[in-house]
Amino acid sequence: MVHTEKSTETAAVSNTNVMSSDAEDLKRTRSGSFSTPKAKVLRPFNTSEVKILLLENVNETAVSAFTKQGYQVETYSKALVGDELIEKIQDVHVIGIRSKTKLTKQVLEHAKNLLAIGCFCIGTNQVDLQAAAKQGVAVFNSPFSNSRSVAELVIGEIIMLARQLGDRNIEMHQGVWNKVSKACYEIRGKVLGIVGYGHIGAQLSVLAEAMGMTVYFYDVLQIMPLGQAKPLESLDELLAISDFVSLHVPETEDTQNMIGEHELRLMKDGAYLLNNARGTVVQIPALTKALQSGRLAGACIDVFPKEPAANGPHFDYYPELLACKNLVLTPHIGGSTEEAQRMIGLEVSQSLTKYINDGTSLNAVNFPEVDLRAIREDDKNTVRVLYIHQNIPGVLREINEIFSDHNVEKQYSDSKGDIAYVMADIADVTDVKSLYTAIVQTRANIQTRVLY
Ligand SMILES: O=C(O)C(=O)COP(=O)(O)O
Repeated sequence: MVHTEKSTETAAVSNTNVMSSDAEDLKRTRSGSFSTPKAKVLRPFNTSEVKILLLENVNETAVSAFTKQGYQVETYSKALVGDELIEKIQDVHVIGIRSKTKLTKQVLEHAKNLLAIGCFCIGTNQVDLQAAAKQGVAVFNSPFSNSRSVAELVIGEIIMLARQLGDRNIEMHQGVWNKVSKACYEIRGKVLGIVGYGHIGAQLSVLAEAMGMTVYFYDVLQIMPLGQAKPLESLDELLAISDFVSLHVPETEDTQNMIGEHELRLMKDGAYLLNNARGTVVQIPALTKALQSGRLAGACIDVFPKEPAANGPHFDYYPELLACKNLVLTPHIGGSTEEAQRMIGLEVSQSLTKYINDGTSLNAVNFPEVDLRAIREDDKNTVRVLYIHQNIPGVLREINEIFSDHNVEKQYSDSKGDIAYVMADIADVTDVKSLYTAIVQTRANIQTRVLY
């Protein structure tokens, strides 16, 4: 995608001067000028040509950030699947999703114009990250903006389980007064075992200690414990000593089916399990059995191996589980707060905008990470080449041969697996089209953009 006509847009980045007037005077006297050069706003295309498709109720903050850029934005409140998804993804430049929409290799093959994917959540398991990278599509997410919301929910759930609040609530709604204290406990002094000590696990650890719980955790990485939390060497050890086990791991090959019959048997009699991570981590039939037999005293489950794509009265996948006692079920709402969604909307829309407008891929999860300082507005004929290519020997020689008639102002190259990315600011380019054509003809080219 490249347009040869020059953009007539003026700089949107204002020359904000934060100096005090004394400092300004000083600078004026010394240099005879007090204006710093503006950053040039790069446009490979009319911004109104950029099509953004946002699914699953992505927050309004993202919609308005994109609209402010002048992009076309289309929104859906549900996840799209099958032919509908394929039809919609065909001509968009960016797709924004949350945890439900599955962007498989097959779906991505239809996305001929796609530059980037925004996961407006933490998890990126719903996207075939490698297939996206191979197509030159960068994937961004929000690594921690909803972690506090999830951690708070877990604290609430621990108390719900300890006091059987789910059951009492159902009974009251049915008109049943059932005042009992048997097998209802305080959480003070109880052991919380956290599986996965990332952003969420670590937040939870701090909150749980403030409630008087003793915290242990298990993680495959060596992570510094917060507060008094203690790391354990193995999952088995953690399961054996915890009154509450809370899962906070991503979905990977290693975590799929991680909690099954064997693991549940290792848990203490009367312990509780909480899963606010990914549905595939817990084997539902094994959990159902453990609850039915009374081995576990209760569970909170927010995520399921199979979840509906849209809201509505159709959650009927696990009838046996639904009949269990002291089982609190929620529809994947761990990160669903106004605060988290607002923050995620801002964060991911900003990453995507920087990638579209400047080529910056910092914090992409599947992609080489590159960035360069802005081109100055007065560097009139300087263009920015964004060259996503196969990571094979000899490519940099080839590309620099193409650049050799010009001055390369600055250049940054990075690779990740099979994919590499060159960002180069090239001076004195009067024929953008020829430069672009020469680059896309290189044998390693995956996707090239020239911004000017
Ligand atoms: O952040 C995540 O990965 C979550 O699981 C939250 O997903 P959601 O944005 O609510 O679909």
